[in-house]
Amino acid sequence: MADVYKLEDQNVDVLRFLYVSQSSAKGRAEALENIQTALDSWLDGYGSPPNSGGAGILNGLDRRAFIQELVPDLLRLSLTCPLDEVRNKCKDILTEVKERGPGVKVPRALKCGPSRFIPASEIDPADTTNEDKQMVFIESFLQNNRLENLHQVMGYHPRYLEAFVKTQNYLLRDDGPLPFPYRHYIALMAAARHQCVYLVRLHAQEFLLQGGDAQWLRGLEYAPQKLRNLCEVNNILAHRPWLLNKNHIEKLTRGNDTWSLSEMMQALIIIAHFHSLCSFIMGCGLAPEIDQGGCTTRNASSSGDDESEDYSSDSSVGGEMNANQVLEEDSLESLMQRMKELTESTHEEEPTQEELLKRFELVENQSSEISVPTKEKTSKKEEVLRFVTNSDFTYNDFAKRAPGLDIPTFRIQDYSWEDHAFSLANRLYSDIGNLLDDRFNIAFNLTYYTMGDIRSVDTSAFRQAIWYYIHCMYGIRHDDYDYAQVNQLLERNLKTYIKTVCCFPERITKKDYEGVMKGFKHSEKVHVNMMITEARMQAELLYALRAVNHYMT
Ligand SMILES: CC(C)C[C@H](N)C(=O)O
Repeated sequence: MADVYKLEDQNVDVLRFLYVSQSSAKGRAEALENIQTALDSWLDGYGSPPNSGGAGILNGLDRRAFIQELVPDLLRLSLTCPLDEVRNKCKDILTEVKERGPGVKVPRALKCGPSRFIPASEIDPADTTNEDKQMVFIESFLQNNRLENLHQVMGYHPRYLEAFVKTQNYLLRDDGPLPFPYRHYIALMAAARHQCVYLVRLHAQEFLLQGGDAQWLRGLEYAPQKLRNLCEVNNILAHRPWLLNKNHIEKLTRGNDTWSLSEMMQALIIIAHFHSLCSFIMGCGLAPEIDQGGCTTRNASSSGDDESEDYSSDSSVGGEMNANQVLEEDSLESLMQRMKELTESTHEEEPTQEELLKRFELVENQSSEISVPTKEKTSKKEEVLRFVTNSDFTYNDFAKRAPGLDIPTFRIQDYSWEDHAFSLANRLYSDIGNLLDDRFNIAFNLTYYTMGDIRSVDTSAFRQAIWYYIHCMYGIRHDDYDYAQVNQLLERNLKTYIKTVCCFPERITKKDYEGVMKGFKHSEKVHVNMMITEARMQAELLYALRAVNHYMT
């Protein structure tokens, strides 16, 4: 199996890219002809691959057939021929394309690697020697015919990656109430809320592969009313989930173009999944996939500096720290010290319920005073805006919600994931509750007992503080938690970072990523981003499912 995996060689990606993305019809036809000739003569040497229908395996310009049949065929073939041979063949094909198709530009991958924030050398490659990771990578590759940058970076935490991939496959590819193109369209509507070009492009592509109507990709007004009806819920959940109530749910399930309860449940979960995934993607500075902006047709020699390539879309290259941010970043040692003090002070008298409430409110109010970087680093793109309604609607601090609306704090003892939301989700869309439960548990509990270079540390207080702080920003209170810990463990700069990744991921810059959590390893920063992603997802789902529950009872 290990060898199969190495097919994630950039040459194979480039071939796929050539196949799917030659924009001019002529260039595309020429590229295809060349790839076909080269591939055919190559395959001749090995006999016809299974299920390929004979020699002309690239007959027909069906890209889906290419991705779904050819690439697995290549995978299968690679079992029987040595890796180097496969690589060389790929290179030959590219050279041949270059030589025989004058005017056809042959793209190559940019060298920056899967993330713009993390040096490629710090990220495990596709053919990692870590066995657990390797298994999940293979799984992901077989599902997607590529190892997405997203999965490669998540690979820092293989257990989490595994749970994540399972849920995402279930949501998008398994049996379920929603038609497949719908699922991807909803995914891109959700991702567009944060201008996440990475996801919008990925799911626009998937949407077409699933037989979706290309017209819909021109913008929301070309999509069916039923999908457009989701906009309001999508907007609210993305930015101010506390505003969601049973009337919104009722609107979706009554009248024309209605959603069945189970369809709606799948839609709501896809929405929350993709909102929060934007946080991960932008928080980790993921680079676009090779066929979606992550390549160049310039000569390697002429530029010399791949990294500076214009990513054309994603936000967040460069950018200044916000003036209100507290600049001094505290050290790992002082964080360790504060964690220690916390454990030592447990013999203090138990604070009263009133005192606990006060502490929660203090954190909530302080959070609303934290200003995040104020504007996006690039202007919003038409490519994304066409899937957005009401683009000025963004996160607004819970503490500053309109008093007239009378929205109380969400008390977790009244409605929690474990006791309430979990079973409702399972009931309306079987198994999803279990899958999400796994994800939340891993995200909440995962630890390696390390902090930077320090070993054997109990990091639970720090990790809890992150999780509960995020819920606090969404007005969710865990009444048995002492929010004083949030202030003891999360210094202001880190709070700003968390708030930005969580609520305004489109504004995160490389500088922000580098300027925070000094002394932490990249895997730990990714760990924090992963917790932000999951805590946010849970917060959204709590509001969504509570509203569904109110509607049903
Ligand atoms: C987020 C990190 C500080 C987590 C830490 N490395 C742990 O293993 O728990």
